Amino acid sequence: MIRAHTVEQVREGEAALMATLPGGALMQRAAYGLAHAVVDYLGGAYGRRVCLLVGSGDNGGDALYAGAVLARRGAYVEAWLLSENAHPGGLAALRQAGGRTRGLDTSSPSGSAYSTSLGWSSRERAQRATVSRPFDVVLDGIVGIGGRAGLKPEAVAALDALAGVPVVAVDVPSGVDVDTGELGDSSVSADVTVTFGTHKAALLVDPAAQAAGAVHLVDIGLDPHLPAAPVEALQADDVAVLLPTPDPDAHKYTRGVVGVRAGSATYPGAGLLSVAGASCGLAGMVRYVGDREVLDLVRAAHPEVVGGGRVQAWVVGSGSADGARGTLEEALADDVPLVVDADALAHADLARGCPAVLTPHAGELAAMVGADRAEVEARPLAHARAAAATYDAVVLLKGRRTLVAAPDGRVRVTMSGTPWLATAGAGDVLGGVVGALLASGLTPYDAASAGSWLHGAAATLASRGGPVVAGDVAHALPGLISALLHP
Ligand SMILES: NC(=O)C1=CN([C@@H]2O[C@H](COP(=O)(O)OP(=O)(O)OC[C@H]3O[C@@H](n4cnc5c(N)ncnc54)[C@H](O)[C@@H]3O)[C@@H](O)[C@H]2O)[C@@H](O)CC1
Ligand SMILES: Nc1ncnc2c1ncn2[C@@H]1O[C@H](COP(=O)(O)OP(=O)(O)O)[C@@H](O)[C@H]1O
Ligand SMILES: [K+]
Repeated sequence: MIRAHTVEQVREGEAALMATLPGGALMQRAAYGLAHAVVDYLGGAYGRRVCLLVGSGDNGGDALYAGAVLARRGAYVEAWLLSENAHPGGLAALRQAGGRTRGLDTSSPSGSAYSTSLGWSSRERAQRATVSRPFDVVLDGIVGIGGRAGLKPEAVAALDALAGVPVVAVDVPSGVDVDTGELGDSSVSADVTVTFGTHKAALLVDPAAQAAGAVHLVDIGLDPHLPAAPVEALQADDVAVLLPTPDPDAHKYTRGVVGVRAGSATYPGAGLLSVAGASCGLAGMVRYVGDREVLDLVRAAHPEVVGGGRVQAWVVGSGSADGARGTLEEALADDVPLVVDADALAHADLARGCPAVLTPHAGELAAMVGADRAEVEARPLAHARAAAATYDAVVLLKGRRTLVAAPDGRVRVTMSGTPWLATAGAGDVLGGVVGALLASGLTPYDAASAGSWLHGAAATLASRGGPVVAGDVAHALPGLISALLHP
């Protein structure tokens, strides 16, 4: 499991840990971990050119101490000080190791200091212009968990001057909102983020997660001092533990029956693909209830599927068109857990408080809560949590990093998947998989998060780096599931 703690939780954990250690020990652990990650990234230290962007806090301190380690190993290290209050110990360590520092030109009027090229003095600008080789990497030590969203103009100017140089962010990419994963007006876009002690929401949740690049966690001994994490991401071994497997004396009804009420004469494919997802093999039987012409197609494609009867979970709404409300009402009458998707989401208030998983994409969630799609995409974590509380149901907000939010505020992020999964009908398959897991007895929160992980991993398996259609994703599920059960 990957766990993401809040800034407040990290601060409390760090305070408890620091009380057991000599002063500065934690920053040294962070800095050595950072330096090693940078050496790994560059394939060595000797002869490499490293630029440190250093803000006023401990995040800049980490960058400076790591810079000292790199300088001792033969790198050319230059620190650009974005504040007059850079970490004194870190500055001394860097200078002692032979690193260089450059600061803001404090003699210039404040306006011009913010305007271009960091407000360097003309001598410094001339020196910089004569730098024959660009840097191999920039370490973003502008702000860490103490930062507000957005960057100050001098940081923006520094990043502009370094455009094209790979960026390793220290702890978090500066400029993002650490606990919400939202972006400020400007923020760092990193190739790698080296984070300390635990993940933070911004490293898992979009849009900030996209700005973090590949995330590398450095163990600084924080784990025993951290409480339960409000945001987490299932990994393959967590999903394997959640997977329902048949008892030796199982029969199809003990494994659970999933029913699909999806598709219509207008959209028969949605019914077929929902059934394909539900037919992943995790439930004992699949029933289909819907228009005659869709039923005929379903039976032709999936001869094992039967008609109406008792089910342990319903999947409702994909391609249901005008019939969505009636279909949802019929499913609700059975008083079993259900997946509410697509056209049925417009009537999701009928399912309030039921054991349900609502599966909107950003556009559908926007319509449900009366917001713009762009607003949902800019603040997906806040919107998923708010909708889960409003509907008193699990909300699975689909996207690159799908979020599964529970009414109590817990969130799981799906880190499996591929952009090739952004293909028509993929959501119908997902609804079917989640329905099968609900029917097998998983809670809505586990069914939604495990189902979403399986869906993404099946897409990656089917894609092998190339295009997929929704049916390919469904077909990859049984093979994926057996690989998970027999690693
Ligand atoms: N607390 C600890 O024990 C440890 C902290 N570590 C590092 O310390 C960092 C946190 O350090 P701090 O608490 O000093 O905070 P930061 O270094 O994140 O930044 C705080 C400073 O930045 C200023 N600031 C806030 N938002 C800004 C913005 N948008 N633009 C420019 N300046 C801004 C604040 O006024 C404050 O002076 C962590 O992210 C991590 O890198 C690590 O060394 C591990 C140990
Ligand atoms: N950029 C992306 N990267 C990875 N997965 C994505 C991306 N965009 C969308 N997805 C996934 O693709 C699926 C699309 O589902 P959905 O939007 O419901 O499409 P449809 O309605 O056509 O079935 C979802 O599971 C979503 O999480
Ligand atoms: K940073």
